[in-house]
Parts: sequence; C-alpha cells; structure tokens
Amino acid sequence: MDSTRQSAYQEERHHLERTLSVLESRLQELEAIARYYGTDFTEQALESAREKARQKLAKALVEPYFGRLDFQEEDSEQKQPLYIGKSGTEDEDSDNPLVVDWRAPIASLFYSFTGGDGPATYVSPDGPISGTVHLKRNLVVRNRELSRVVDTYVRGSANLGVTDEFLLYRLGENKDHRLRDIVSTIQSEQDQIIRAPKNTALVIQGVAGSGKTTVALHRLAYLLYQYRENIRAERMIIFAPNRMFLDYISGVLPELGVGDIQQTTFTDWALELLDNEVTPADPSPHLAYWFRPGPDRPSIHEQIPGLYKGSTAFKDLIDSALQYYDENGVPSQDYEPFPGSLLPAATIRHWYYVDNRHEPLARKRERTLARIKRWQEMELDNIWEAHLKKEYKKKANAKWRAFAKGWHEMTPLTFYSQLFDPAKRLIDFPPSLLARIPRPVAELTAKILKKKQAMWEDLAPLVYIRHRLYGISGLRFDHVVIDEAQDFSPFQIVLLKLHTPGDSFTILGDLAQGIHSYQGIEQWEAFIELFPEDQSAFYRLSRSYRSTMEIIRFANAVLSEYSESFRPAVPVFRSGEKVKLVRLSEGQTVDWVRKMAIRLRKGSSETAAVITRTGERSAEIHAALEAAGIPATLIQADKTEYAGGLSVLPVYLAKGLEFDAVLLLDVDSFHYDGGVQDAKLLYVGATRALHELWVLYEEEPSPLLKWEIGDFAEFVDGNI
Ligand SMILES: Nc1ncnc2c1ncn2[C@@H]1O[C@H](COP(=O)(O)OP(=O)(O)OP(=O)(O)O)[C@@H](O)[C@H]1O
Repeated sequence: MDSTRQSAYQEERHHLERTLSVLESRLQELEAIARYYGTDFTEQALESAREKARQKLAKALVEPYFGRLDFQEEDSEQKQPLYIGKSGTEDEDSDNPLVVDWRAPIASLFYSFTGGDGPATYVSPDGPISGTVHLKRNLVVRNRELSRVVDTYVRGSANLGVTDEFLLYRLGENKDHRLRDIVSTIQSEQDQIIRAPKNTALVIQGVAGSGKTTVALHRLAYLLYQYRENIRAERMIIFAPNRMFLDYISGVLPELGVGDIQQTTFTDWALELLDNEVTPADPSPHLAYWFRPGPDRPSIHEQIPGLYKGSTAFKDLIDSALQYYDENGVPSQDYEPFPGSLLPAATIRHWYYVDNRHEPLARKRERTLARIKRWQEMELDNIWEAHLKKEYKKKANAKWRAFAKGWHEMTPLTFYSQLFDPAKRLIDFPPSLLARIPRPVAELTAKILKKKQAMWEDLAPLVYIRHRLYGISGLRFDHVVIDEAQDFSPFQIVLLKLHTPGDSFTILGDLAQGIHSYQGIEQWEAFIELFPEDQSAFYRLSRSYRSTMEIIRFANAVLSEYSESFRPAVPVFRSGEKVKLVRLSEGQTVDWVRKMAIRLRKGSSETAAVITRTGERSAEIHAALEAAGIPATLIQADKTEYAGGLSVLPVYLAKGLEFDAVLLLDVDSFHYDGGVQDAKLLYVGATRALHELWVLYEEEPSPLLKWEIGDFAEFVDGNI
C-alpha cells in the first residue's frame, strides 16, 4: 500500500472510531431510559420515537456510512467533509452533521458529480448552491471495521478521474437470493429518477439489468424523506408481477429503513377490492397456450381478449353501458304502494337524478329506494284506522320489494356479465353497443364469468365498474410504482390514475422484455398519452449493471436482428467468461444438466437457474435432479417464495430475477424459432445471468444463434 493510501486508511479508521463511539453512547443513553408500556398517549408517542431512534442507531452502528464527499461552498473558506450513510445523525459537538442521510439534498452531489474541475451544484431548500468537490471516496465498513477505501475522485490528481472501480467491485460480488440496496453506488442517471419531483408520472424504459426495480424502491425511500410532511408510507403502493417477485425484493425497503409501503400484485389488489366476488382463473393453461413453442403458437392481434379488454376503447364501451344503465334503469311507472297513495315517476326521477346526482350509481339507487321507503312510511302514518293501516303496510312492503327488485341491483360481476352473456342480460342494451365487442372475446369471457372466475384482463374492468357503482373514497394513493409495466394495459393505468390524485407514478419496464404481448403494450406512448403533457416525464436507462460484458453482448446480438426498434444495452466494463454455446446430441440434455448442477454446487455460485422454454420441461428437469439427489426448487406460476440455491423455471417466469449462473435449455430451432417473440424470450433468459451463461441445444441451434459469433461467445461440445 502506498503512503497516500496508508494515510487515507489511517484517517478513516480514526474517523470511524470516533463516529462509532458517538453512536454507541447515544444508543446507551436511550437504552438507559426504561421502556414505557403504559396507556398514556403522549408517553406512548415518545416511547415509539425513542424505539425508532434505538433501531436506527443499532443499524447505523453496523455500517454508519458508505461514502465521503469533501465539498467547499462558493463563499466558504473551508472544505467540509461529509460522510454519507443510509440514515443521518446530527453531531452535537459541531455544526456539521455526523452522518448525512443519502437522501438529503447535499448528498445528491455524491451521486451526480461525475468529475471535472468545474463547479458542482445541488439544489437546497433555499435554492441552488455551488461549490467545489475536492474528494469523492467510497468506504466499506463491515461489522464496524473499515475494510475498503476507494477514492473515485481527488481534485488535482493527475491519474484519478471518476472511475467505475468501486462499482465494479460491487457488481463482481455473488448475490444471495434477495435484491439489495445500492445506496453506495447509485449512478447519476439513476439518481435523476430517484430524485425526480413527486407529482409527475415517470415512465422509465430501461434495458434488462439497468436497475429499474432497484431504482423504484430507492425512489420510494427518497419521496418519503423529501415529502415527509404530506406523504404517508401506507398510502404508497408497489405493483409487482407476482408474489415470488415480491418476496425477492422484500429486503430492500427495510434495508433503507422504510416500512409499511403496500407491496402487492395487481391481481391480489383487485380481488380484495372486489370482495372476492370472482376468483382468478388458473394462469397455467393460459401461459402454456400463449407460450406454446413451434408453428401452432397463437397469433397476436388487437382483437384477442387480453388486448381488447385492456384497451381504452373497451373502457369507453363500459362507460357507455353504465350511462345506459343510469339513464334507463330507473323504473318509469308511478309508485302506488296502496290505494289512494301515489308517488309520481317524475318525483322518483328527481330524487335519483337531481338530489343524488353526486353519488355513484349503486348508492343513487340505494338512497332513492330508501327515500321511497321513508315516504311510504309517512304516507302510512296518515292512515288512522288500525286494521286498514295493518293491511296497507303489508301491501306496501310487498310493493316496495317488488319495485326494488324490478330496478335491478348491480354488482361488479353482474353488471360486467351483462356485456357478454345474453342468458344473464337484465338490461336491454342497444345491440349496436354490444356489437362493438369482438364475438370470440364475448363468448370466451361469458364462459369464464359463468364460473365466477376472471382472467387478468377482466380485473381492471371489474374494479372500474366497482368504483362507478360504489365510489372510490378512502382508496387514494400518494404514489404508485408499477414494475414490469410493459405487461400492463392502458385500462389498468386509467384505473390506477383514478386512485392517484397527483398523478404521482413511477412506471417502469422494458419493451424488449415484453413477452406477454397478448396483453401488454408495444410503445410507451400508450401510457404517456393518458397523462397531461406537463405532468409526465420519460426516462431511458441504457446501462446494464447485472451481467458481464460478454453476456450483455450475447443478449444484444440475439435481439438486435429481430427488432428494429431495439436499442442495445450498454454493459459496464466488467468482463467474465465467454458465453458457452453447448452443442449436445439428441437426448443428452438432462444428463448434462445433472452433471453441471453438481459442478455448480461445488463452485462459487450462490444462485443458479436452469431455464427451460416450457413449464413441462421444467417439471421434467426438476424431477431428474431430485432423482439424482440434487436439491433444486421448481418455480411455477403460483410460487410465492424465492428460496435461492438452484432453481428450475420456464423462461416466461424468469423476468425480474437474477442468478449467478444460468443454463438456458433447448435453444434449438423448434423451441426458439426465428420470430421476435422467441427472440424476446431468449433475451429475457440470457439477461438473468450475472456471471456465467450456458446456452444448450441438441442437434440444430436456434436461428437466433446464427449470427457471426463474436469474441463474447464460443461453441463448445458437451464434455464437462
Ligand atoms: N448503481 C448500481 N450499483 C450496483 N448495483 C446495481 C446498480 N444498479 C443496478 N444494480 C444491480 O443490477 C442488478 C439489476 O437490477 P434490477 O433488478 O433492479 O434491474 P432491472 O432493470 O429491474 O432488471 P430487469 O428488467 O432485468 O428485471 C441488481 O443486482 C442490482 O443490484
């Protein structure tokens, strides 16, 4: 170690000791105060604040900070060293903070400063502040010990510019089975997204591995810090593609000291709002249908159920149907509960259309019926003869029940079924309205709804109808994150917009990974146009942090020939092994995978995946591994937890996940033909790998592998 580095280590060790001792004595002070378990509200609040502070200090004691930035404000004589950590702590002996929270405005310099001698600026609550950065340093503290000091910028130093050295060190590590926080290495283009203002709908197109999920989670932590006065964690929500993915990302927010944010799937959220009036149709046959390999795969066009029912055109149709129900559902005859008492139809209509005009549809009906009942009771009060009163009361109650029944009550499912199923039709919709629904869509949907089930694409319409019937109050969000948003429909976004008054959204995804094209979008404009122009912003993330250069270049090569609009991912300069294209003879794959799995277990990989083209093949491989005594987890559509280790899964369930090593199976001309759908699947599969990628085929390779082989991949035979 040269002397400069030695003195840097010494200085930082000294500083760490002092910081730890301050934190420790604060924690001891708090621990010395007896816990309060009484019922006094003020005391309870104070105890809760103390407990939070104890937990924060205990966490900070493990890793108080990860970076240092020496900054000199324009008018200041002195540079000030700022230590940046996951949470901030004041220094009682100094005006400067002991540790600056990474989300604080000044800490943005640590992420946005990318070198050069010019002034650096950050935006404080009082306006922009400029100055000079003298030093940017990454520090790794493990178990209270300083284990690494890396200077990424030293002003005036000839051979030091901002480099990726520290980032590369972090990316080179093996990952366990949870996504992690990246506070110490957030990149400038990611930081811009994390710190974007709250009341904007951000739409982010990011290549595979560009940190979209990670960035979204950090953005939530930032928003909670920055807007703590008017935003609440319980009113923020993350929509993720499935429960297993939620499990996979579940560690990040607690790591960032954030709790209580709702994390769910669109399906679970919708079913709860629908009070389980429907159950979700089993997704497995649906997935097997759309991901069937070979020539008889279904074609995709606007009129298929997923795309049609996700469109805003379908939402417009539902609006027209609801309007028709509103205008024609109210009974048109006068109401005569007993002889001599008459409520004119015009009065009923006035109560419904005028007096209750602000109420949602079902409430309008309920309130009008209740008012008729009250009117009827008053009418009965005018009858003095006891026997007549009794007789009329009975009559009137029966009349009221018949009247209410004739004015059909609608639930989300009954109303929705009206659109598709003639056998269930209670409302006489104009035929021209229903004719707008493509016939195969109507037939298929009627069949599913009959079983009180719903496909994914039925959920947004059902919840939308629910809101129009009962209202939406109490269901508002301060911020909504949608991950893998390319699989969402415009209808879903319109629905979530109703819940989110400030249009505060983070919508992220990758069109190149749009493998669910039977329900998702082709272009981000489909979402952007749903927001006012000045209330949305589009960002692009092009650098990929997950995989080695070789893997990224391989994945780019797979997709670039098949999609004109594809923009290749830019790898971080992290080199690894070449991608291995393994040629096997017929029937050899299972045996090869078995041998390789044993080898991987002995190696350094903490997580590995065998990725197949179909669900059946995954089950077959998993059974073979089990029979050989090799522990592995089979991942199917309904899996809720991600265990790490060795996983076996079909490629269409692999999105969002990552593994140290990946074996991609059956990349032959039958399973991955030359079409763009298969190219996207192969792209998704390949970009799951961090360090090692093996691509297997028997006999004839897929046309997707038939480009000129570069220096990033090599053909090998099956000898292990
Ligand atoms: N700035 C960063 N520093 C260190 N690691 C990073 C950074 N950005 C992303 N990563 C890592 O890159 C990997 C990919 O991140 P993430 O899963 O968030 O990307 P993604 O864009 O959502 O990927 P995909 O679309 O493929 O699901 C993760 O391991 C994450 O920790």
